[in-house]
Amino acid sequence: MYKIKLYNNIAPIGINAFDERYDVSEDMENEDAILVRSANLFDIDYNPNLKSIARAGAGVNNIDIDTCTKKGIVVFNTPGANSNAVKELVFAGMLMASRDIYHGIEWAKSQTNNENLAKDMEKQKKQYAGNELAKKSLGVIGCGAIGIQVANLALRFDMDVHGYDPYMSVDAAWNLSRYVKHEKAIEDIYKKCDFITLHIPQNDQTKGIINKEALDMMKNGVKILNFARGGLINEDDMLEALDSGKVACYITDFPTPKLAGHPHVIPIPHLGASTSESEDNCAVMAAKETIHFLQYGNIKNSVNMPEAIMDFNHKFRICVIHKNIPKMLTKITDTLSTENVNIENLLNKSRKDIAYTMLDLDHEASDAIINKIRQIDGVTRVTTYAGE
Ligand SMILES: NC(=O)C1=CN([C@@H]2O[C@H](COP(=O)(O)OP(=O)(O)OC[C@H]3O[C@@H](n4cnc5c(N)ncnc54)[C@H](O)[C@@H]3O)[C@@H](O)[C@H]2O)C=CC1
Ligand SMILES: O=C(O)CCC(=O)C(=O)O
Repeated sequence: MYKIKLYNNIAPIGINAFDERYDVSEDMENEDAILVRSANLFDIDYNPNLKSIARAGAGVNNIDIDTCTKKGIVVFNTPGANSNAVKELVFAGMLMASRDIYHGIEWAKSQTNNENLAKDMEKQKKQYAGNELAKKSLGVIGCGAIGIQVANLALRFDMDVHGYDPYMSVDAAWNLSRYVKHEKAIEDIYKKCDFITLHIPQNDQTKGIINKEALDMMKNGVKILNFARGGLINEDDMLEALDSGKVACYITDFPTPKLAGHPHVIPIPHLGASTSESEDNCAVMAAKETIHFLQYGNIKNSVNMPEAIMDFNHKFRICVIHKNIPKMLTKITDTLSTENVNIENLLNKSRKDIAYTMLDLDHEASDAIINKIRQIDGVTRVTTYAGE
C-alpha cells in the first residue's frame, strides 16, 4: 500500500485518481509521497520513506528544493494547469486598476437606504471614471504559462504589449503572439509601460526585484500587477512609491498587512488559481505524476530531477538517483553483472548535478545487490519496482 499525505485542500477528483493500492489522508505518517498546494513545507520532518512531493500548482517556493534534491526526493509541479484561471484574474485586476469599479461598488453598497439612488449615482459616478485599456502599454515580465496567455489576451484588448523573459523556452516562444514586442532588457519594460505584470517565480534571483531602483525607472502613475509572489516586491519601496503617486495602483494577489489597507492597493487574497477548473486540473496532474513515479519510477514535470520516462514491460526495474559524475553508470552496471542479471532496457538522464538511471532487468535482483548499489559513492537513492 502506498501512503499519500495531503497538505491543503486537494480537489476530490485528484484524490480519486488513487486506486485501492493507495492510502490517502492528511494524517498520514511514514508517507511515500506528499501532495501540497501553498502550505509551507520548509519545516517538515522528512521521513526516510518520502520519495516525492507534488505541488498542485506552479510556484514551488514553499518547498525546500535543495534539501529534497540532497535527499533524493523528487519534487513535481503542474505546469500550466492553473494558468487560465490566473490570466482571467489578471484581467479583472487590470480592469479594476483602470476603471474604479472597486470604490464604485463600495459606494453603491453603502446606499441601501438612499431613496434617491438613481439620481445620486449619476452625480457620484464621476468620482469613479477611469481609462480604457486599449492603446495602453503592458509589460509582461516572465513569459511562461501565465505570462504568454496574459500577453496574447492583452493584444485582443488592443494593448501595446511588451514581453521580457531571458530564459523563455522554444516551446513557450511558439505560443507567444509575434505581435508581442520582445524586450531584451527589463529596464525597457520599466521605462515604456503603463501597466507592468509579473509572472516569474520567486527565488534568490527574483526576490525584491521590484525595488526603489526599478520603481524609479518606471513611468509616473504606473500600475503594477503581482499575481506571482509577494516577495518579488520590496514592501517599503512600494509603499513609498504608492504614497508619492509614482505607482497609481498596485494590484496584488499577495497582500501584506503593511500594504493591504493602502487606498491605491487592490488586495486579493491569493485567489489566482482558485477556480474549480484549475483546482481540478492541478489535483489530477499532481496525482498522475505521483502515481507514475511511485509505480514505475517515471518522472515528468519535476522541478529538481531530469525528465525520465520509459515503458515498463519487463520483470523488474531499478531506479537510481545519483550524482552526475563520471563512472556512475559503469559502477551500477558492474555491480549488477556480478549476479548475472541482464539489463533489458536502460535510460540515463541528468539535470545539473543530479542524474537518474532507470534499469529494466530480465529478473528480480537480490536485496544484496540492491544494497551494494546503494553503497556506491555518489548514489543518493535506489528504488525497486516489480513488473505488474
Ligand atoms: N496567484 C496564483 O494563484 C498563482 C501564482 N503563480 C505564480 O506565478 C509564477 C509563474 O507561473 P507560470 O507562468 O505558471 O510559470 P512558468 O514556469 O510557466 O513561467 C515562468 C516564466 O518566468 C521566466 N523567468 C524566470 N526568471 C525570470 C526572470 N528573472 N526574468 C524574467 N523571466 C523569468 C521563466 O523563463 C518562465 O518562462 C509561479 O512561479 C507562481 O509563483 C502561479 C500560479 C497561480
Ligand atoms: O493552490 C493555490 O491556490 C495557489 C496556486 C499558486 O500560487 C501557484 O500555483 O503557484
